[in-house]
Amino acid sequence: MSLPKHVRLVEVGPRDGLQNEKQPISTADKVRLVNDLSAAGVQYIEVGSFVSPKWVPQMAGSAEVFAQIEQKPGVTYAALAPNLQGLEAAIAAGVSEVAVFAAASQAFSQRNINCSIEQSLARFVPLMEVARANGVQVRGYVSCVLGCPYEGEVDPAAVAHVARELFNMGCYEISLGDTIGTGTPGKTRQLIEVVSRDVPRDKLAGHFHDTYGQALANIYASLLEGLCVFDSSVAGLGGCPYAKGASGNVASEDVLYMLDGLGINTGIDLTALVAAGQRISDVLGRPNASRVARARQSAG
Ligand SMILES: CC(C)(COP(=O)([O-])OP(=O)([O-])OC[C@H]1O[C@@H](n2cnc3c(N)ncnc32)[C@H](O)[C@@H]1OP(=O)([O-])[O-])[C@@H](O)C(=O)NCCC(=O)NCCSC(=O)C[C@@](C)(O)CC(=O)[O-]
Repeated sequence: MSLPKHVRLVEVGPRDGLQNEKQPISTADKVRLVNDLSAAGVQYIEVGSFVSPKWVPQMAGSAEVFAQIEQKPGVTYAALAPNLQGLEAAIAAGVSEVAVFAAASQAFSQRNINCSIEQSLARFVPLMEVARANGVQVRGYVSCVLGCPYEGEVDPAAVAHVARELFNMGCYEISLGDTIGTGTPGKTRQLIEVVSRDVPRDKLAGHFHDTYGQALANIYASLLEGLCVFDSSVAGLGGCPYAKGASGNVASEDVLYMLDGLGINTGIDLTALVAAGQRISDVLGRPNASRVARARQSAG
């Protein structure tokens, strides 16, 4: 299969990247990050989550962040919503796109959202109805598609089942999450081959964490399988609060560098993206996890 000419990058840094941070991050710093990303040309930004503040305290101020960001035309500003309560809070905050999240492993589903896979899918049905009635688009995530921190190997057929259910209930796109980053390119291709029997490839996105250093290779494998939407996190921020040891998402700068090198257009400016990632890394007081950002900085 030939490579696409255009790829859409879904920037999850402000949500997936920051949700696990123990230190308080000010609303002003979160807002600045989102505005820096849109200024760099990012067209889709996951800004926050309307989840229980007891479960993920760092996302508690998401409504304030939405109220203060500069919303540029043509940019999608999205949030996670695990249930109807979350969707209603998102709508009240003026959010026009949300993402629901399920898992391909029962143990992860219980730890992450306190219910079984089937209960989570049933929970999304009324959410989808209210979203539709309010003109809110819904994206769907499936976690643990290439391994679970509690159950180990995950059957691609189990991933396909959850992806199909989410797609059939109205999610316009299904993001396949390698939550703990254990996937390898061969397994990634096999997974896409199986899942695409139920959900068209142009409705699938790849969401890779870089725990085992496989994320870019997995993205390239996914490109070869016809995917053209990828989630990534500026400065490689992140890690899931319910997946011990999971490192950050693949760094947006590293994905962009690879795509630029392949002649694939994203509309994002690498220099501005590197600056956005460095600023939030400075706020957090930790080294930038993007290798491209580090290489560019050491090259002066
Ligand atoms: C799903 C629940 C809420 C169930 O949590 P629960 O405790 O079973 O919920 P409940 O319905 O029994 O309600 C208990 C309390 O939570 C409140 N509550 C209930 N819902 C909400 C809401 N939406 N917003 C705010 N508050 C809420 C509710 O009001 C009540 O408050 P109380 O009466 O005790 O004061 C909880 O487990 C939760 O919030 N989990 C979120 C976990 C999370 O955000 N994980 C990270 C995101 S997923 C991820 O990172 C993976 C991904 C997407 O990136 C892809 C990948 O890499 O795999």
